[in-house]
Amino acid sequence: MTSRQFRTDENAAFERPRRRTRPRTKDRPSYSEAEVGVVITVDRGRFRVLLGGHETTATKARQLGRTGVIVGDRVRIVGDTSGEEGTLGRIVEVEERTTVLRRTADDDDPYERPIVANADQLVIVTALADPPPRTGMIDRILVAGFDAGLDPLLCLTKADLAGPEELLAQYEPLGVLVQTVQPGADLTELRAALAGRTSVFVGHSGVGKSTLVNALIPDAHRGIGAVNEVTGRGRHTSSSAIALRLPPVAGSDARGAEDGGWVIDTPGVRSFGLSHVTRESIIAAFPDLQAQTAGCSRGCTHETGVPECGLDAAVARGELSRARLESFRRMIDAGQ
Ligand SMILES: Nc1nc2c(ncn2[C@@H]2O[C@H](COP(=O)(O)OP(=O)(O)OP(=O)(O)O)[C@@H](O)[C@H]2O)c(=O)[nH]1
Ligand SMILES: [Zn+2]
Repeated sequence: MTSRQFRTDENAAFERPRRRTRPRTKDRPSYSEAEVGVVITVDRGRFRVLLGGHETTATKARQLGRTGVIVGDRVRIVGDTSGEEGTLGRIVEVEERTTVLRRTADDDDPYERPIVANADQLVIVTALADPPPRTGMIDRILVAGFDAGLDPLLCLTKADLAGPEELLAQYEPLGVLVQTVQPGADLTELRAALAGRTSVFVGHSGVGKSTLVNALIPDAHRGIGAVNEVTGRGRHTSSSAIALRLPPVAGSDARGAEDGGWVIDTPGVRSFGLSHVTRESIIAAFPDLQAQTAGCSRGCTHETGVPECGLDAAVARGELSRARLESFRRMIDAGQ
């Protein structure tokens, strides 16, 4: 571990025009030479990183300072990346994130916590009974997902205990894809919705999220308290998310198989704070509704009962469905 490996990007750029007299890897051990991996879990300052076909453990290099490294991050890693027991690589760079899902512990908490990077779909796991569905919580998670630019998918579990009709009526008008599962359910459709994507699974504890993840990924062993292979220190911390690869699904490519995608499982939550989300960012997630706000009075909050809201006018003209407006207003309320 020489300081050569800690050169800044500026140094690397400065050296770029130099004629190479030695093999590139020896000549420039800069970050662009470092291997790129994906952070699959975080445990007490140790990062488990998937590099090509193998996993390795790494710490954050000192020069990253307070830069956060979270599950889903694509990172450049130097040092011993063999993944062999007792080895430790160093994360020297975090690539720019395409998306960040954030959450605050509650609405008064000023500290927003980025929880997952680079996902493209948010799967809200909700039980139809036991525990009963809480639409307030679904709305809040939807708001966070729209704010982060993730496509929502509402996954209703325990369909053996209650029917999904009421929730379907509330969420389909928002354009939210809904999947229903129960023990022994055929997961083909859900697998197709997950294929080729990185999906964050979020839900209240007890909804059956671990059961679902285990059904999708038979070797995931979620909730069994697997011993951490790296530290040997007992079970994975339940405060961190973990990225798990889905098995390939039948597809139409030459090999007849398609990337099954990734599940990023997050610990069960009791609440979903939104202090970081503004009303504007909720509205921005619904371009068709936003277009109808042209006739609103200045500073209109679009809430139920406010005078001269263009959204009410759009419903009156038949240009917007009442169900969709009501669903949208619940989200606006949830975001406040
Ligand atoms: N009837 C019924 N029970 C289910 C179903 N899915 C899960 N359960 C049960 O619900 C309970 C909670 O399931 P888990 O998978 O541990 O729930 P979880 O969402 O992972 O909960 P946390 O670990 O607290 O986050 C268990 O007793 C499961 O057996 C289902 O589809 N139908
Ligand atoms: Zn309005």
